[in-house]
Amino acid sequence: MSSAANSGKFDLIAIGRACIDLNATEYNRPMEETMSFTKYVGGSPANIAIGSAKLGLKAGFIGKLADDQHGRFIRNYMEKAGIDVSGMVVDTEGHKTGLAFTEIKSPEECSILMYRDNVADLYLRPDEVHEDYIKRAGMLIVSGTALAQSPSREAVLKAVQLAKKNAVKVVFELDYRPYTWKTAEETSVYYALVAEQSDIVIGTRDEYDMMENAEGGSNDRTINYLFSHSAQTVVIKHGVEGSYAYTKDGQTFRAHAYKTNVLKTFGAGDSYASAFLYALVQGKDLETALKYGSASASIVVSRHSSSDAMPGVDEIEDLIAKQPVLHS
Ligand SMILES: Nc1ncnc2c1ncn2[C@@H]1O[C@H](COP(=O)(O)OP(=O)(O)O)[C@@H](O)[C@H]1O
Ligand SMILES: O=C(O)C[C@@H](O)[C@H](O)C(=O)COP(=O)(O)O
Repeated sequence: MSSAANSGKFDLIAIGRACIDLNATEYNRPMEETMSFTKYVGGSPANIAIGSAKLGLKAGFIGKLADDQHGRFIRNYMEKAGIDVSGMVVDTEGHKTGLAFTEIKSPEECSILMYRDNVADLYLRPDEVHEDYIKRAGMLIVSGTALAQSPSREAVLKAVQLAKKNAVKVVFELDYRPYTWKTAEETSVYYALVAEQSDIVIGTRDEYDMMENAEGGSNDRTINYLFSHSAQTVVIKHGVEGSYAYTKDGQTFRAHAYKTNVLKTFGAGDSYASAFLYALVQGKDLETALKYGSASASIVVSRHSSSDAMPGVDEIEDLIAKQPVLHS
């Protein structure tokens, strides 16, 4: 149990989309031939909140839900997962829940088909983000996708301002998804704006390239840039090659991915973030936190969903103790 439990405080509050994943129940088949899907709560920040709640953190969420059966399904699921949903507002303008259909062509070849026109989450307004709520958090987890459109963009920027005013750590999960962004320049402007104000930045090498609006960027260049602003810790993920954490005082840590029976590749990033942040809240060192993230990701890629599949602490610790790593 975390120290925030029962204190009216949150270890973390995530802001952004809470949506629906429809994951193909027929494996190794193209979407054109797939007839059945299982419904789960999805959306990167919702998945991170669910993963961290499952590990025992006290999590809150700020977002906007459609006023329909899907919106109510998401709210009920998140509430049952132990997440405080009082910061989730209901859309009154007929906007819909974002849907992500997943295709599992093979364990290596997965794709996501997004239905995100006029989605409720991107209509979160700044006046729906409240200082009293944010100041109860140890950290605010910002999802990059929530910056893609107004008014969600301004709502997130307000949340970041309030977090900084109240000494709440800002964690930026780059979570770049090509849909909804119009141009690479626009993406880069808003990613840089939030990354420069964040205490912890987490992303894949490709996502940092989007932030820098450059191809084939280097980790050194990324950390030099971010450490000249607010960042204290920068995590750069390289898929099955593992991940690195860099600190402002010059330390570098590396974690390898764990061998696992991969069912699908999505869900890795969200499970990684939730377990990494859990470990930091528990006061574990960065090297251990990277292992928690990698272990959690290797469990989730072996399972069907990205939210319901999130592991408990024992499963993660067992895996770290027993499972061999890849590419050591
Ligand atoms: N096939 C895999 N097998 C085991 N672990 C994996 C696999 N793919 C990713 N991971 C773990 O998940 C982490 C995040 O994956 P990555 O693909 O870099 O992020 P994202 O899912 O955000 O694109 C990696 O650092 C690694 O530890
Ligand atoms: O983030 C979404 O909108 C879709 C997710 O719910 C989906 O499960 C997914 O893509 C997770 O992948 P990850 O970001 O690599 O963890």
